[in-house]
Amino acid sequence: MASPSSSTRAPSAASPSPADSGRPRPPPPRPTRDRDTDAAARASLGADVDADDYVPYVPLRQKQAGARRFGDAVARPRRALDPSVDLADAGRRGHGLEDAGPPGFPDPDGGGDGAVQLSVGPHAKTDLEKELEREAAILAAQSRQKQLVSDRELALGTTYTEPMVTSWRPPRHVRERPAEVDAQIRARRHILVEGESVPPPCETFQEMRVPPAIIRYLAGRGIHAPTAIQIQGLPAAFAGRDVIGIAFTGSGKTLAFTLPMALEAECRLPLAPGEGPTGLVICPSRELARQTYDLAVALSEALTADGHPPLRPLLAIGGVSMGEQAEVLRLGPHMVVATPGRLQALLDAHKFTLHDCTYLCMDEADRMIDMGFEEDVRKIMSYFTAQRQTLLFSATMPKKIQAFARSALIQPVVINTGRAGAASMNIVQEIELVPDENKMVYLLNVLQKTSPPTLIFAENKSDVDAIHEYLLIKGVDAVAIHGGKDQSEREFAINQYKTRQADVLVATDIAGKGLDFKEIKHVINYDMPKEIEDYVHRIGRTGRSGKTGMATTFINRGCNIEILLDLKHLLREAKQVIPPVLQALDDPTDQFDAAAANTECGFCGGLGHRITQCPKLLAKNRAQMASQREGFGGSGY
Ligand SMILES: Nc1ncnc2c1ncn2[C@@H]1O[C@H](COP(=O)(O)OP(=O)(O)OP(=O)(O)O)[C@@H](O)[C@H]1O
Repeated sequence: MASPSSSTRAPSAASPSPADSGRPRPPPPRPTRDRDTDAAARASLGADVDADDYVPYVPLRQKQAGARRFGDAVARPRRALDPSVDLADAGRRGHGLEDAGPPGFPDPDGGGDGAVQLSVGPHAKTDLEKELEREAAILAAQSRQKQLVSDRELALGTTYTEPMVTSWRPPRHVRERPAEVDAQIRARRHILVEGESVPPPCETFQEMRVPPAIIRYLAGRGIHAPTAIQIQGLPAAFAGRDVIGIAFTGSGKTLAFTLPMALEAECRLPLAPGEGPTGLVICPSRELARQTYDLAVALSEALTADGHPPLRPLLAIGGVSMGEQAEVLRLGPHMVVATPGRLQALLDAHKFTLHDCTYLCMDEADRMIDMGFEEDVRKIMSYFTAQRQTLLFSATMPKKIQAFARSALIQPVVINTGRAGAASMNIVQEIELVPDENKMVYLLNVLQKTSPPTLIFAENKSDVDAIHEYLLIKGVDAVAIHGGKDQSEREFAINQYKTRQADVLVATDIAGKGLDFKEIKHVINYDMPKEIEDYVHRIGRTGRSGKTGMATTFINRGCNIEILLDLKHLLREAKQVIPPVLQALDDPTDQFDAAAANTECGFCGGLGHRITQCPKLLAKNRAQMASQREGFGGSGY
């Protein structure tokens, strides 16, 4: 959630003239194709292929090793789309994967040569049940590998069987109403729940017994009624239940996990020096942590203004001197909001302990695991010495992550208020086929689609810098953030953008993840991210809190085919126009019935491929095999 930010100002690196400020200048004449030509090109995939119809020979071994690219896919015959092809025959032969070569996966039964071949027999791939069974086995094998339990608890054999107990109860009229009424509320608000004895949904903050000071603070921010994830997530959290919360970007998840932490801390006042925190939120990026911290501070201040003793939140992120928060550390923080690396460093240095911590939330838990923080998180778990309530929130939550996390959860309530992995329906998503060399200039055109603020994402820091520089030259008020900039530069840029002194923010994924900027009208993906979850999180910066937004994404022949298939399925699910260039893609899931084809990949959550074609799983297995080989080599045998 956004909150008042600091008023730090610094001179702009390259200030355009005041007359220019605010809006992009009219673009120069488009150097490439006009819109009609573009549309025609997109409509005719062949045209794109004809432009470069030399298809180099790729040995099968190499095909197996490499992820498929968009260019490869369109160059391959599309049997499933070709009416002249006998589909039954195509089905008997498999679903077209022979061309790309079967990816190898570890044999879930542990037998064979360590690889499952997709082309295993004349009937194997036309049998959906067998396919699903095999997928389940692969998923189970992956989920078994490591779990989210601390080594300490594993060593001691500590297991918890009952959820935490709290004194929170909903009002009598909510407690005593028939279960069908709860079911009706959930159905009306599109809330899906799984779990035992799920606490009832509460449609008002009053029903949740939120203190009046907080209700007044929220009203002052235009928040009068809870969103769907809050309707079910807050009662579950107040009741002490472990939660997996999956909800669209911009749907109010931050409040759903920060408010229970603040109220828990408020209940457990006062702390003696050396005690605390009672609550901990771990976030995958500094910016996300700062936003959650800002909300924790605001909620604490709202309580203090109403006569409650002050709460002490602590922000533990890299790039911020802990000296500033020495007083909070000395007195003992009630709540800590942290990124994994800094948190572990502080715990290792005994700056505080987690002995009193009974509330743990991981924001964007799946992304955190994906970004390689898995080991950090596991180590952090070992600092807990007693049972805690664990909550995992994200807009995307692949089943593999859920399986990994469930070991740390006790009778969790799974709340899903929007299909996992799907993008917000409030965003108009447009896909543009733009060759790399034209992207920069075309960007100026696309900027005109909406009024600012606009957010541009690029995968690489160097692209972020190049786009930033180009926009400044063209007179656009732009700022940029990426991991290579120091903390004060990042904070300055964000502040300029938040206070509308800059119209455009250019960012890499990590820097831009989870940012809650009010009123972003347009997100432009200068490149298609490597993972569909990143696409969901990126475009989710717009269309927030019920507002509508626009997202434009540049794709071209360099894109990975699986990500484009995921994108196609995601667009279909969000009821968006699917451009011809994506329509024409050869889709291995076409052979399954629609319901099965829409099942997300159990490993990564992608919607356009199944686990047997998952590029991430393939890459992971490849890396594992490589490290095993290295291990053999290193041992001297
Ligand atoms: N009940 C509510 N009613 C109206 N606005 C709300 C409500 N709860 C939160 N908001 C506002 O909605 C915006 C988005 O909230 P938030 O950042 O928590 O979303 P999110 O689900 O965490 O998104 P992301 O997945 O992108 O991190 C914030 O500006 C917040 O103030």
